[in-house]
Amino acid sequence: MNDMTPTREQREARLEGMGCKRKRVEDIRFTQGKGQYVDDIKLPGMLHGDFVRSQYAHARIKRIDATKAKALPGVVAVITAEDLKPLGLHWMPTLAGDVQAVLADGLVSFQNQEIAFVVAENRYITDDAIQLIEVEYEEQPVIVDPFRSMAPDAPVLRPDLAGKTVGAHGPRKHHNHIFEWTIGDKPATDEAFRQAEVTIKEMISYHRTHPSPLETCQALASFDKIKGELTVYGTFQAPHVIRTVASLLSKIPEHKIHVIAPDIGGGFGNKVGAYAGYICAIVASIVTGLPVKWVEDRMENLSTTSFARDYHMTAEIAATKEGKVTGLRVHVLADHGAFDACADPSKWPAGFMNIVTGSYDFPVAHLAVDGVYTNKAPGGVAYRCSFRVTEAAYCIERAMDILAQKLGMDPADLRMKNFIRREQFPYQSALGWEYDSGDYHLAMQKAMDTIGYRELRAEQKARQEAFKRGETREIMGIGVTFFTEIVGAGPSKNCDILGVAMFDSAEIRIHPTGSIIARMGSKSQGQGHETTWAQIIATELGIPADDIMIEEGNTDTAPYGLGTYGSRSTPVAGAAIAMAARKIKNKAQMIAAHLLEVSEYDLEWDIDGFRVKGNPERAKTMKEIAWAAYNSPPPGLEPGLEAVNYYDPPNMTYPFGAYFCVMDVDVDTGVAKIRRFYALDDCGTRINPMIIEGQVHGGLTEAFAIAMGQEIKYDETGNVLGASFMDFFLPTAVETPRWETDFTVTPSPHHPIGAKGVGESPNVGGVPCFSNAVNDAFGFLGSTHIQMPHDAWRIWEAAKRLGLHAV
Ligand code: PCD
Ligand SMILES: [Cu+]
Repeated sequence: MNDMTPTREQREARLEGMGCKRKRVEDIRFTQGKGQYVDDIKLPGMLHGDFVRSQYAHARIKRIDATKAKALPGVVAVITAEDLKPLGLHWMPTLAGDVQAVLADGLVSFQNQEIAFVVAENRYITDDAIQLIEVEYEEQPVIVDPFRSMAPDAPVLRPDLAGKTVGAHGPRKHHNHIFEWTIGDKPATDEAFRQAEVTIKEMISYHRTHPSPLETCQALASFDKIKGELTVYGTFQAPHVIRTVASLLSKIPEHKIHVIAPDIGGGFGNKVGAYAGYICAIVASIVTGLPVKWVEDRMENLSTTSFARDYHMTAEIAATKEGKVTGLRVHVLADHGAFDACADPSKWPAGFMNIVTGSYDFPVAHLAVDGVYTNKAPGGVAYRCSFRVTEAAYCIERAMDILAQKLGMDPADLRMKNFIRREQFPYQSALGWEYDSGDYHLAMQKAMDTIGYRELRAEQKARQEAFKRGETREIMGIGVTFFTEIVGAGPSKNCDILGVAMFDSAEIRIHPTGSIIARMGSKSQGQGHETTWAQIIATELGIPADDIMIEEGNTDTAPYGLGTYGSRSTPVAGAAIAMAARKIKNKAQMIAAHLLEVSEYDLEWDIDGFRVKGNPERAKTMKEIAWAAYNSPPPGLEPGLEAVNYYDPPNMTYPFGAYFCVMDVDVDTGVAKIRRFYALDDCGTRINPMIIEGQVHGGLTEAFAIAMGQEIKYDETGNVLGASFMDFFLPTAVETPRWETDFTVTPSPHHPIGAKGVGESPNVGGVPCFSNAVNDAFGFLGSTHIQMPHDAWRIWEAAKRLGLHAV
């Protein structure tokens, strides 16, 4: 070896593979304003479409008069439900097995519902035309409170379903009832409660909120009459699913539809569903023969395209005096708004809410969920939690704190006492999941030691005494949370969307010079897949990440995949990438054996190529092998070096984490100051620690927003009150606390590289942690549960209720 030969460490570092804090390659274009988003795409002759929307939350439409609008120069078309009827497109199926009006069909059921689609030469004319359309309404009684929805005398919210006693998920109990979903052993759980020494019961509400990505939902449809082909650019988290849905609805053959999701300015679950705007843009392009663009504004986004949460959970825990949990009973009242347009795998009407047993070893449990209609926007998307997992985590983490309070036990100690132990994995939960792996005690202990938990409790005690003596008006809260996430939907045995199993895919092609293009069925919305997917391939194939181009989002070139949400990309597409790479590696080994004139079995892998066992001087790098694959393939072997993998995961992955929040609450102003926030995450094998840290920062910021003020509120008559950033809390750098991050590593035993998802975890664990901190602050004053969101006004009101304000 001469001095120029790189060391093994140098060869390894050059790859920038898994575990490397590789800089995000996509940021080169994003930070220079060079990303290409839907609204950047301009096609010749392009028209603009936008909606006439309902001012009422519930009303019959007696008349729509578009005469004046149509007469306005520049207006090309006005489309109403009547125009969609002959095409059979005035209603569309939802992902949850319900139907949803694309344009109001004689009735509006939530404020800002789409009534007519106006198409004009530009946005300004579209807007003017919208003002000229006259709609005559007849107001109907409104229901916004899910607890009143199933009253015997409640108005019928969905006349189109009149007489339907069975819905997509079984029998309906009432005209505003959607489904009841139950799971678990009810008799055994009831028995546990009869035997229990201690029980708690609390109604824990997780309010309605919205993912509100920076870029709103948008689509640009272009129908080519000559070829009979449709091209749709759009903000799609799942482009292939959109293509399949578009084909089924429009009857255009799937191969003649090209769906392209270009750069996306944040998705957070908002861009999973199919919206009226997509369909209307497509129909308008077919009708006019010109490209039609639809771009939502902020108010439309917040008030119509989806919402998240709105789960009202009554939780009960049974336990022994010593604090061992013996049973869990949860009933959820789920407010779905006007249509059930939840984005969950088909068989899961309440998502994975049955992860509600959390990180604890509950011998028995029972969960029942009732979905109801109200006069609010439809949706029910994830918003950074895979399918109702934040709701479940919030429910159990709040309930465990309430139990600790009742028992007079420390909430961290209560958790430690009930954790699933390391040796119990794979662990079968009482509500049907098989948790793949975990070491909860280790993570919790590390977190407690790092934050100095006991000292903080001692400080809190002293501060409480000082408060009681009247020396301070500030109270201190310590939020403790230990969450278990469930991500990687999912195994074909229990996960599908519209009948398509939730596998994912990767296609890797090595070029003769040893550089690579790889395409996946996933679609980044900012997560950094172009960076991290290349890192997986770099480690697997020994080609530097910089020589690998990742492409996603074009249904013509990418293999079929179910898209990116529910932190499924790493568990599913990430596995497909490793498996495709391994197929290539097998072939590469045969080529290397041929080149080195030895048997395949005499070769071993070494960082960036194969070497002869016991004779490491004789070796071929992957680059040399790539050239040989095209130049001199072994006789009988196909030339070329590429592979495709479709990965059907055997199980979900179960990331987890221990979060702690320290806050000081001023009881006179209701202002809560976050002193510290510490987040320990375990997502198994870490692909890019810097991206993980960024994901955790982003997720915690969203959790902070949700817990501390973000809300889509309605007044009694169904006016949406949170439809602009004046009212909807979106934290900036000013409000956002400083985040401390940490980790442990428990690889997933069934994933080819042992990785679990991480993008959603900080939201799943963050929301309960903030809320537990607020509740913990007030606990010593006799309060058990204060509902979210914890904005200053509500905290002030809570203090007032507790008699802390002088009258
Ligand atoms: N172990 C590990 C894991 C992970 N990772 C990384 O991290 C990330 C993430 O991942 P995940 O977890 O797998 O996930 P995804 O699938 O990819 O994604 C999704 C998510 O993601 C998150 N994040 C984010 N970011 C951004 N920037 N943007 C956005 O939008 C967003 N969104 C959000 C959400 S909401 Mo849903 O939809 O609600 O369901 S779901 C979600 C990527 O890059 C990866 O690669 C690493 O590195 N490692
Ligand atoms: Cu989610």
